[in-house]
Amino acid sequence: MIQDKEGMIRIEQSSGKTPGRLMEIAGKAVSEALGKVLREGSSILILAGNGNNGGDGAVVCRMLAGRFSVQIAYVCGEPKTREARAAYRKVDPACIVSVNDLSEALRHADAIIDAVYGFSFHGPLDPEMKKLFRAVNNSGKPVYSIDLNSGCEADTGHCDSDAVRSKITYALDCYKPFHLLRKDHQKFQQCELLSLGLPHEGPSRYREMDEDLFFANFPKKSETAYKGSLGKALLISGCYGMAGAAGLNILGAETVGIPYLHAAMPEEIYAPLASRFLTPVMHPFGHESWYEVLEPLIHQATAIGFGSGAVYMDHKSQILDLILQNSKVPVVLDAEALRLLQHNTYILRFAGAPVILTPHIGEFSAISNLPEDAIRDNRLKTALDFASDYKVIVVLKGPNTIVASPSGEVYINQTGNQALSQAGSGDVLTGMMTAMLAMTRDVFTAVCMAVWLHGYLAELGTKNHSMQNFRLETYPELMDELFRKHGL
Ligand SMILES: NC(=O)C1=CN([C@@H]2O[C@H](COP(=O)(O)OP(=O)(O)OC[C@H]3O[C@@H](n4cnc5c(N)ncnc54)[C@H](O)[C@@H]3O)[C@@H](O)[C@H]2O)[C@@H](O)CC1
Repeated sequence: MIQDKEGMIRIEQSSGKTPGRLMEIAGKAVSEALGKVLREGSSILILAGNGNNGGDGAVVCRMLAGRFSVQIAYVCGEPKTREARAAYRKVDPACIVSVNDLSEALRHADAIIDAVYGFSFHGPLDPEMKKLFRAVNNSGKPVYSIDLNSGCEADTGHCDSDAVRSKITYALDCYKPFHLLRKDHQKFQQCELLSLGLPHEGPSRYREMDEDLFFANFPKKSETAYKGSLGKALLISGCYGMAGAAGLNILGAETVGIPYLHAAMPEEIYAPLASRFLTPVMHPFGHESWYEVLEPLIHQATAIGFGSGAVYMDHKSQILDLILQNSKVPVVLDAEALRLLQHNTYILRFAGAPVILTPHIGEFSAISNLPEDAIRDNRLKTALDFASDYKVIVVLKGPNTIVASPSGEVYINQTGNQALSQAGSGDVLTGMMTAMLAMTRDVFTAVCMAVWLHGYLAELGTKNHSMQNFRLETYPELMDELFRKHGL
């Protein structure tokens, strides 16, 4: 389960266990995990803060003493919470090292345990702490962080530039958003979830997706199925010079096995697409005919994707208006459609159907009017704010793609690799997403499924193909293997 600070406090309160008891459970779980990775008899320095994360550190100190040579330094002064004070009182005074002797202790230690800040940390680090964490990061010693790397925020994933870097971070009971944004901040090499055995019945606004969940939600064809029974996806994309984008849209939709696909494109790229793809119904449109061709299609589709490779598409602005003002079904806006939204985001307010935007960070900067650095520092919050302001689903693409809904639901994707950082990979995603939306009732679920699958197939593909030269054209055959594995 994924929870933020508020959710963790709710779980803690409904567990029926006192905070002191929970601290004992957490300290024991961390001690057992550390016992498996630390060399017997080695020197360990625990850096403890003045909150409950420091309290966990004190419990670990007590439990590891005897097997290891353990020292603990209270780097933020006396413990402040009742439980942390109680844990402190049980520490052998001989283990406590004064902050004046910290440099020496750091030099002498074989390993460092980071228990300075946990999920309550927010905002910037003060200069003293920055200096200490820089020394820790430059020490070359293995660092093990309890719950979170100190200097990083649990809920936003924002990390101070000097936040502690660890070899292993032990997430307590639940992953926090910070742990899932690992590719963004790269603060830990490895993250291990330690169960504290707490009840997880309550709600979480953080969605999860894996192979089992994907197939549990994937719509199956019944014996009485006909071509339109799983919906009808409509892709409007491409232009002269960018026929490939429309082709990759189609490839993405075909990957998930959409039984009824309609593809509309400028007539000058119709011939190459029609000779490459046999199953979609093609709707070429020209300078004069665009409205007559597209208007009825928009009313017949169960999901629409627009914008991939549409740079030189005639009437692209009018087409965007036509879709937003007429569609009653989910609309995915990609690439050129996002560019059309620059300084024009108000048109999103006219949409009468769910709208999904799929920007990468540059596109998101352009439509949100925020500098790229500000977005990079706080991807989760900026995506959520935009989603809530404009009542759209934001798919902020990146190493850990974020899906944010207007009501505050979040999915942080874990699949994918650098094989996907190539032109055309977003076009495939748009095709997949439009098809998933056409076939699946729940809009947010369909979007998360497409994002997950897009990355997962790249992971499967790069087991047998190179990372450098991974071909998007292999997607349908990779998916075919997955379908067969799940009996579809
Ligand atoms: N709720 C739970 O389920 C459990 C929580 N436990 C531990 O408790 C931790 C949370 O403890 P706390 O809420 O006491 O707080 P923390 O230990 O996360 O933080 C310590 C103190 O630092 C302060 N602080 C925040 N930002 C700061 C900044 N920029 N500069 C300086 N100080 C700052 C906080 O206000 C807090 O008083 C968890 O991460 C976990 O390690 C465990 O003991 C047991 C189970």
